Amino acid sequence: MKIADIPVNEQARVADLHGLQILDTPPEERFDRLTRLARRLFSVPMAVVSLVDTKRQWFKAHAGVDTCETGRDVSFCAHAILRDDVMVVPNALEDDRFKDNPLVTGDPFIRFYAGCPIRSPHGHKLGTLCVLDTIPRQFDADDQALLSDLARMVEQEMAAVHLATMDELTKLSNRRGFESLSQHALNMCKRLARPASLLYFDLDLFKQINDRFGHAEGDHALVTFSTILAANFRESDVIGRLGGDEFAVFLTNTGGQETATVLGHFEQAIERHNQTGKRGYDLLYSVGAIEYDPASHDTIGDLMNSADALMYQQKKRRREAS
Ligand SMILES: Nc1nc2c(ncn2[C@@H]2O[C@H](COP(=O)(O)OP(=O)(O)OP(=O)(O)O)[C@@H](O)[C@H]2O)c(=O)[nH]1
Repeated sequence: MKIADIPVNEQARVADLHGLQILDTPPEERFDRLTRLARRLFSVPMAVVSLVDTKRQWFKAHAGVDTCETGRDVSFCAHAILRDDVMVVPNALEDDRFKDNPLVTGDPFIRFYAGCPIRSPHGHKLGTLCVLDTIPRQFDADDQALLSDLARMVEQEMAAVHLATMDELTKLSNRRGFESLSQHALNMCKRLARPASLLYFDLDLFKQINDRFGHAEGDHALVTFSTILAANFRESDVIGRLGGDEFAVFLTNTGGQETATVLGHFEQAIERHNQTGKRGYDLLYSVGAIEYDPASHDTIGDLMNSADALMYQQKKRRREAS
């Protein structure tokens, strides 16, 4: 058996896949429909929308296949994502890469495989739409074109998932995306008994930027703030625009002391921007920082409420002081 090579852009590819927040989500009719359609069109017993994760392939939709994931080492799709066109294996028993693969020698006894790469909106190959059979088959150019068309439909559905969780202006997660991603991250910290913290930001006097310089300049300020956030927190932190001029960051494996340090660096970065930006106004914000406490925070919503309340206290103090 040959284990597939790792794509050259693996890190960016996996980051993109994780950013979609589609892994381990419940089955959805719009994807199931496409695997059912593929199965019927090609008269095969199995069709799968498979996403190739770091160490596993996870099935967003699987018709005729019981399991919803396998190891990446045995994955046919891990090979298919290395190419741009459809990968066809007419008979796995005659293919050195697969003849002793446990999915060939054992359940589900794959003989035939055809998989078309599925690309993210950013162009990374996330996985495939593939059809499988327990008997050898041929798959001609027309079949391959048809499978590619179906794969494009899967990509369209993926793009819809992406849009539903992403803020169009800043390209950060929107509230929905942030809540779902950071809830996953919080569960992980709970399980591993690691600290976590949440920061809740709200820009101060943002309305004035819109009023004095126009809405486009307001948009520019929001994008600049997002960029400075993204540059100053770790790639593993979850950053979101909750709406309007509100942002949040969920820091995994980070306690109160470390959060204060990171926040200090962020403050300096904003100050540097204000000194050099020369746009006629300063970016100002209030922030509430809260450390995860298992005794008082059950969900990410609890943490957000606590941090929001702290943010508001700071905003009030600033208003009163000015
Ligand atoms: N340019 C722009 N403005 C937005 C966007 N979304 C919301 N806003 C505006 O952001 C403003 C947010 O209101 P507030 O939070 O009350 O404004 P603020 O001046 O920061 O008030 P304080 O937080 O009390 O300092 C409103 O005027 C919204 O119209 C956007 O995507 N782009």
